[in-house]
Amino acid sequence: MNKNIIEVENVTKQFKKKSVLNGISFSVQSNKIYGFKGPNGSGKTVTFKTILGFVKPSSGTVKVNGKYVRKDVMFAPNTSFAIAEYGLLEDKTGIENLQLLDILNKHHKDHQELMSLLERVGLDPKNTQKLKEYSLGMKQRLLIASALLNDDKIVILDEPTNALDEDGQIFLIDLIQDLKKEGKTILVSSHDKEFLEKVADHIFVFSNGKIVREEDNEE
Ligand SMILES: Nc1ncnc2c1ncn2[C@@H]1O[C@H](COP(=O)(O)OP(=O)(O)OP(=O)(O)O)[C@@H](O)[C@H]1O
Repeated sequence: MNKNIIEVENVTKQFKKKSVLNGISFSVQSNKIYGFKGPNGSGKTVTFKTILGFVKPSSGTVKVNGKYVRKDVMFAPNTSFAIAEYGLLEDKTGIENLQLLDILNKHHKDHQELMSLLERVGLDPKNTQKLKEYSLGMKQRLLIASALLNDDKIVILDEPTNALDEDGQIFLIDLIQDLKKEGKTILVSSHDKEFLEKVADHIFVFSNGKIVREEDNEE
């Protein structure tokens, strides 16, 4: 039986006097893929940051894995994310970035596990290039790898299709579907309607800080 792993109720957010979330409510069942669609500035990223606990809602509540974020816990438990602005270190290689994150997360994975993670996202684990020499698509893949480091139950991917070519998109669809098979719950935003329709079980459509429509995509 699926149960709600995330519950967002009546969330609003104002930055200074500007309203960016205008009463967002939705729930997420475990082990499904949720797409977040909508134009630039419609509130998808702020919604993700609110779920994670990085942004405090002006009103409303967010519950993740049974805990109220910003009340019971500061940050969403058992939840990983790839959001470009919480980026990686430009003057380190791919493997060095993962090693650093692993140390910060106190997991201390062995070298082989980190190398396998790079392979999983289609990067050469032996590449000695620093991030500043990476293409945007390579950076995107590394960012996605960073979200898989902790093996958390919930994975939030903000615009992961950005900078990915066609092969990259196919890889991403396969990867997200594999994550679902591993029992994870995935929240993914994209401008790319076709991509979301291919990958998501359920789509939330954002406009002006509101969810204006939901699309059920399950067969
Ligand atoms: N820290 C902040 N301070 C002020 N305004 C902000 C802040 N963060 C986001 N906003 C504003 O909130 C609105 C929603 O932004 P958000 O990043 O959630 O959009 P989005 O739907 O993810 O769009 P995009 O596809 O461009 O990423 C925008 O108008 C943005 O300028």
